[in-house]
Amino acid sequence: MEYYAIVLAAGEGKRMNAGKNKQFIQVGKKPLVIHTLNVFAQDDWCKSIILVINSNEKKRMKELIDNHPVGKSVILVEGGKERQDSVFHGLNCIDDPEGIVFIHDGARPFVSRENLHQLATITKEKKAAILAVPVTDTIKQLKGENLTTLKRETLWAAQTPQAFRVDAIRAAHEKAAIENYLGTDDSSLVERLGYPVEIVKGSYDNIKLTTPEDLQRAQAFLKEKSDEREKA
Ligand SMILES: Nc1ccn([C@@H]2O[C@H](COP(=O)(O)OP(=O)(O)OP(=O)(O)O)[C@@H](O)[C@H]2O)c(=O)n1
Ligand SMILES: C[C@](O)(CO)[C@H](O)COP(=O)(O)O
Repeated sequence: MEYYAIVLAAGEGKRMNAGKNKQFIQVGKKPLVIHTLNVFAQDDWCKSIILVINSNEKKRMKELIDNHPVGKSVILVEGGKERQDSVFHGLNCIDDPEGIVFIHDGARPFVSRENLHQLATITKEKKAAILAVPVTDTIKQLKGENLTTLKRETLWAAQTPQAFRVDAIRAAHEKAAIENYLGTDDSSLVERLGYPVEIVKGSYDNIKLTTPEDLQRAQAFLKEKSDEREKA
């Protein structure tokens, strides 16, 4: 089974507060984005990696990849103002309507190969699938002054990758653009088209490095893995 991977790295990392795009932050021994690229570079099912980057970081990103070769060629594409725009720019590089594309946050370096293969297999059959985990907190909804509690059994926290047939996700993005809909993930765009989206249960380790606390967690996670390897 084969898929294209769009890896998004064209954000600013404002919530990380590092004074630079968080993709360049060192996590363990490598910059964040290199960890994420390695996941796809080391998966035989991934036939092409498209990395969406900031226009003013082209040179820096090229140098970074030259200094940390991932073993697969990486196509660099300029991103847009919003995450959704960056995804659309990435999709424009794929001329294979019946192919499968994975859309993934560069800020999620710990996705497992097992989950990637589960996603690809389901998407081949069903057109759209995402990784998600059951919500463990109780979620409150505040509308005006009215606080209510949502039914936790029905709630899932969406992750990436999110996988789609190329023609389906392209149609979803085109409709969203016409209707000025801005979603926080790609699945929401496909849901609006009326296509069913399957959930593949992911892992709580597949965190998105958003805040400095997430970075500390990621450093600890890598250290734990490296200690385990040393013991084995
Ligand atoms: N215009 C944008 C905005 C975000 N992203 C990417 O989408 C992923 C998820 O977004 P987020 O975690 O919000 O990253 P940032 O936008 O960089 O963070 P912040 O919102 O704190 O600035 C990141 O890998 C980010 O680089 C992107 O490619 N293009
Ligand atoms: C796509 C996503 O990672 C799913 O959880 C999330 O919605 C991205 O949100 P962000 O605000 O762009 O980090």
